[in-house]
Amino acid sequence: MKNLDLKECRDKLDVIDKKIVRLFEERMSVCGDVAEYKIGTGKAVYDAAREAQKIAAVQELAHSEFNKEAVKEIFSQLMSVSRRYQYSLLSAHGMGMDTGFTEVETIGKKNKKIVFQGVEGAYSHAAAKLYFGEDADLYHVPEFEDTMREVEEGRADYAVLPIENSTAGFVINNYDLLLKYKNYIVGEVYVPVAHMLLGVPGAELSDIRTVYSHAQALAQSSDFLSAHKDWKQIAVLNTAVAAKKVMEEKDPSQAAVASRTAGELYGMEILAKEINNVKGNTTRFLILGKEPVYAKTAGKVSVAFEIAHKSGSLYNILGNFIFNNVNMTMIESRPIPEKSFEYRFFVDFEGNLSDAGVRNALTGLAAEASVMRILGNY
Ligand SMILES: O=C(O)C(=O)C[C@]1(C(=O)O)C=C[C@@H](O)C=C1
Repeated sequence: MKNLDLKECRDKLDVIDKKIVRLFEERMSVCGDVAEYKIGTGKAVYDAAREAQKIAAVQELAHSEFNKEAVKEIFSQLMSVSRRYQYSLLSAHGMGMDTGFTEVETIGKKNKKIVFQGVEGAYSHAAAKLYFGEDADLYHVPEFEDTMREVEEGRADYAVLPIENSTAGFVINNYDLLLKYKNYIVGEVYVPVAHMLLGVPGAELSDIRTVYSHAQALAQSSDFLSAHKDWKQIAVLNTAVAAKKVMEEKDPSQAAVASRTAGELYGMEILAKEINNVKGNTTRFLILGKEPVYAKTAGKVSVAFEIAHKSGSLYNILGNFIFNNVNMTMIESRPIPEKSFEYRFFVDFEGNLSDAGVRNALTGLAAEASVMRILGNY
């Protein structure tokens, strides 16, 4: 065994690393010249063919299989950093990405027509009142998808759509609606969800045989409901639809899991209070409008993108957030229906569309993803 001295090795590494940094800076300076050329000619920063060629060439220079793989990783990252730098120079020349969004002072809430899914007494109804005020001009439609259509076709100014619950997770199908319709997220509102077991007047807990509710509300009350194994659970469109159905059918063996508001609205008996598993259960609702606008004070951006189905592509695309110091707060994947076992991603991050870092990150995302859409800034 060679008599190795750690300090000697570290001294050697220090010398090598110094050279690497010097070479890195030299490389970045040339990338600055490339950016200048691209600013002059309008050529795109991202050149996938050139990057593939570069990776192959540097791999040829490495000697072991291990080093060939390592060199590939390092140069992918180097070029990613190079792109980020070039995007920042483009932005400084006013050539950053056009987000298609317009900044406004505030999102107007007065004299607007608002649509929600379900019937009066639904949690969406509570969300709409919480966001737009008690005297807002509200109407309801049967399906979540109808709310998006009402806005897209101009019959409503805004739709209120549940997107995430603190216990049951994402309202997955509504994510797909965000892409299917050309509406934009302009706000969000958090509504505390406390489920009651509601029966017809005079009914008692021991009468109950069937429970109706939205599938998520049943899931959120699973501890309470599993103590009554003989009860049949039936999922319907909405918690308030369940309450209305039970009242209309006047059957004391039926109950609904719904809000206190729904119980009061339909004159029902509360058979059990706050039966949700987790107290403090909350649902997040999105407010969607037709215009791509964002308020000066908006602090969250939502995007959706699709990327190549290959190793490292998510890692690389997320580099756009890291290198622009953008804090990602949520990521969710959804299958792409036309492409079996391929996925699109929904990401939320902190920031405003007028922030330089956010614009850079979006420029990179748009260039590197096969599809990218800004869903809103709110
Ligand atoms: O050669 C270019 O066009 C560059 O912009 C340089 C570079 C690199 O860093 O090597 C960076 C981005 C491109 O995607 C390809 C290569």
